[in-house]
Amino acid sequence: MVDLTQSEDAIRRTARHLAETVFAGRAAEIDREERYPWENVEALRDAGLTGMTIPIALGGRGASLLAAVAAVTEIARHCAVSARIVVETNMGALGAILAYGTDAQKRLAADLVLAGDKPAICITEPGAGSAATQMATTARRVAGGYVLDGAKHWITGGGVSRLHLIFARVIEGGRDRGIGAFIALRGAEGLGIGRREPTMGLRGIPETEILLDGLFVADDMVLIPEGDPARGFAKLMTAYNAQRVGAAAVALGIAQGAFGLARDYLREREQFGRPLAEFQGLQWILADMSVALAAAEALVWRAARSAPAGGFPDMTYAAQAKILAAETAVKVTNDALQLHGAAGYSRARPLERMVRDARMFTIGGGTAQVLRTQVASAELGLKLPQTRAARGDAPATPLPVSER
Ligand SMILES: CC(C)(COP(=O)(O)OP(=O)(O)OC[C@H]1O[C@@H](n2cnc3c(N)ncnc32)[C@H](O)[C@@H]1OP(=O)(O)O)[C@@H](O)C(=O)NCCC(=O)NCCSC(=O)CCS(=O)O
Ligand SMILES: Cc1cc2nc3c(=O)[nH]c(=O)nc-3n(C[C@H](O)[C@H](O)[C@H](O)COP(=O)(O)OP(=O)(O)OC[C@H]3O[C@@H](n4cnc5c(N)ncnc54)[C@H](O)[C@@H]3O)c2cc1C
Repeated sequence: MVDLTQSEDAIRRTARHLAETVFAGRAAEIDREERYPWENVEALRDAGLTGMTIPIALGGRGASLLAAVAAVTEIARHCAVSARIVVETNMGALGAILAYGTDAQKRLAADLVLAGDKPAICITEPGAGSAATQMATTARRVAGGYVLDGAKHWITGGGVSRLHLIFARVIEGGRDRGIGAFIALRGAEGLGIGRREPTMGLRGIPETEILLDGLFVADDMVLIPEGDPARGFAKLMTAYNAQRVGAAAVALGIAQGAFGLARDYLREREQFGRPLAEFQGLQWILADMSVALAAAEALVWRAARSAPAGGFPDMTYAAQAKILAAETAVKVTNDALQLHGAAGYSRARPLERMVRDARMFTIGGGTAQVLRTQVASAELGLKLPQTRAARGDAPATPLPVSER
C-alpha cells in the first residue's frame, strides 16, 4: 500500500466505507437497469468525493490526484460506474478548465460539479477515434464567439451531463488554426443528444452521440490554452493525462475486487473433499493475479504521484499505468470468473459484470496500442507520426487475391 498523507488516507477510507456499505449493494441493479445512479452521485457529493480536486477557494477540498485515485480504486472494487463518476468529477474536462480557464469558467465548472454534475469530455468522432487530431468538428469564428458544427460519439454522460467540453478545429479567416475546446451546457440550442450506444459493460452511464448543429459558443466560454490553437491540443491532452490515470485506477479497482472474491471462493468452495485453495494449479493462478495486480498498482501510484499540486501527471507514466492496469483488469477478472466455475458465469454474482466492465479500459481514453506508440516515442526520443502524409509513405497496395 502506498504512503498517503493523513488527509489522503481519510479520503480513501471514506470512499472504502461508502463503497462497501452502500454502492456494493446497488451495483447489480444499476447494471441491470442501465440507469445513471443519481442516488450514488448524491452520496458521493455528500461525502465530498465529487469535486475533491477543486481548489478550496472554489469550494472544493484541494485534494491531490493521488487522493482522488485512491478513492476511485476503492469505489471501483464494488461499483465501476460510480468510480468513473468520481474520475470525471475530479479529472478530465474539469481539470482542463481549472488549469486553463478564466475565473468565470472555473467558477462555473466548480459550481456545477459541486452541485452533482459529471462533466462530459467530447473528443471522439466517428471518423476520428485514435486519430483524434483528425477531428472534423469545426468552430468557425463569428462576431462574439464561435459556431460549432460536427458530431461526436461515445461521449460518456451524454444526456445526463450538463457541462460539455467540446474539442473542435478552430477556423479563423477561412483557415484551420489548430484545436481548441469550447464549453457548452446541455439544453443549448444546437447541442443535440443523439443515439445511445448499447454497451457491453459500465451500463449505468450512457455513451451517446453529441450532435453539434450551429452551436454558438460566446468568447467567454472558449478554452484555448494560452490563446493559441496551434498548441491547444497538446495542452488539453496534458490535462487529459490525469483522466488516463483515473481510468487506470478504475481498472485496477475492478481487478482488485475480482481478486478478493476469487481468493475467498478458493477458501470456501470444496471439491474432491478439499477446499479449492489446496490445489496447486489454482494457487498458481491466484499468485499470478496477485503479482500482476501489485505491478499495476505500482504504476498507477507512480503516475498519480508524478502530478505536482494542481498540475498533471507525466504523460508516459500515465500511458504506462493505463496500459498495464487495463490489460491486468481484463486478465484478472477473467481468471477470477474461471476460479468460480459456473458460479462465476452466473449473473447472480458480480464476476460476469466485472469482466464486462473491465473490458472498456484497453479502448476508451486512448487504446492500449496507441498508448504503446506514445510510450515507444518517449523511450526512443522519436516522433512517431501515424499518418502516411507525415511519414512520407506511399499507400500500401494489397496484391490481388489471385497473386497472394
Ligand atoms: C495524440 C494522438 C491523437 C495522435 O495524434 P497525432 O499523431 O496527430 O499527434 P501527436 O503529434 O502525437 O500529438 C500532437 C501534439 O500533442 C501532444 N500530445 C499528444 N498526446 C499528449 C498527451 N497525452 N499529453 C501531452 N501532450 C500530448 C504531442 O506531444 C504533440 O505535441 P508536440 O507537437 O510534439 O509539441 C493519439 O496518440 C492519441 O492520443 N489518441 C487517443 C485519443 C484519446 O485519448 N481520446 C480520448 C477521448 S476521451 C475518452 O475516451 C474518455 C474515456 S474515459 O472514461 O476516461
Ligand atoms: C466506454 C467508452 C467510453 C468512452 N468515453 C469517451 C468520452 O467520454 N469522450 C470521448 O471523446 N471519447 C470517448 N470514448 C471513445 C474512445 O476514446 C475511443 O473509442 C478510442 O480513442 C479509440 O477510438 P476508436 O474506438 O474509434 O478506435 P479506432 O481508432 O478505430 O481503433 C481501432 C483499432 O485499431 C487500433 N489502432 C488505431 N490506430 C492505430 C495505430 N496508429 N497503431 C496501432 N493500432 C492502431 C486501435 O488500438 C484499435 O484496436 C469512449 C469509448 C468507450 C469504449
